[in-house]
Amino acid sequence: MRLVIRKDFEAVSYHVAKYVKERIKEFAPTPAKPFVLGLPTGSSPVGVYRNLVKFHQAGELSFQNIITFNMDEYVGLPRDHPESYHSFMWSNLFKHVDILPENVHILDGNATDLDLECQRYEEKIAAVGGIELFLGGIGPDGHIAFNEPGSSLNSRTRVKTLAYDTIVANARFFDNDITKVPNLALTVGVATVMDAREVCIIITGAHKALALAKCIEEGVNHMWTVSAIQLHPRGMVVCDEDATLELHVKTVNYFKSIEKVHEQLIGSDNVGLQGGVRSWRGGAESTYHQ
Ligand SMILES: N[C@@H]1[C@@H](O)[C@H](O)[C@@H](COP(=O)(O)O)O[C@@H]1O
Repeated sequence: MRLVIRKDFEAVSYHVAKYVKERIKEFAPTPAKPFVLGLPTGSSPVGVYRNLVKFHQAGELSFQNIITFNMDEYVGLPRDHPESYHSFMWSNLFKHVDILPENVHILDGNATDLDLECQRYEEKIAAVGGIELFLGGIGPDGHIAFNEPGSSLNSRTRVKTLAYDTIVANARFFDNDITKVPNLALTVGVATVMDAREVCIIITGAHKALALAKCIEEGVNHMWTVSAIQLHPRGMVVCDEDATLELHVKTVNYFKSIEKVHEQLIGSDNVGLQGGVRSWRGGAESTYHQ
């Protein structure tokens, strides 16, 4: 697993967006060989999406041959509700880029048969050959997607009851009224995320510092579901300085030193991407601890 530390939210967002752009360019997607991208909602990816839109507007990135799968969706919230993840994705990313609507996949939290909807979602992911890169955020309790503490690390897409902490955390999007937050959601499972060929998790802010420490310094644990990334052959966490507050100094120094060696071997592009793509795909792979 790799830990990339950047100064703040802006720097993290730019780094991740640039990484996504480079991965897509390197993949060179075509209609016959589309790039399959897993996407999160929440405040963590907003800056990444803003940068991806800028890249698109500058003619540096096309979404024409990209297929997306979102992580989760509330149950029972109308699709056009401003806080549905459907609305979030269209207003923050999809409506600003050239993605084909039929290539966008978001779970339907209003499906008459929710279990069937989840099963079909897994089938759709499999039908396009799996997810190439899954981006994610985490909750302060270390949950990924809506895989709340205690979720099976082998879980697949399913209906999930939200933890009280998550309802409280998300109340900020619902007039700070917890009674307005849906208490059920559809979510990809931990295993659905970990099946992706690469996983990149955004963790920013001091309120996520404990989760980051649990995720990377302790064992794989279903109480901090994002810790499953430790078992992934191509897992990357991109965090800001604030999120490192609970890490051991030696952990921070270790990952920073790895990156420094890397820069010397490959060269820097001033955004910290410095061969991030090349390092995964070949070349100095051994300097990236997988
Ligand atoms: N289901 C979403 C998660 O996918 C997201 O990672 C988390 C953190 O949100 P934020 O990025 O706003 O902190 O919120 C929700 O629980």
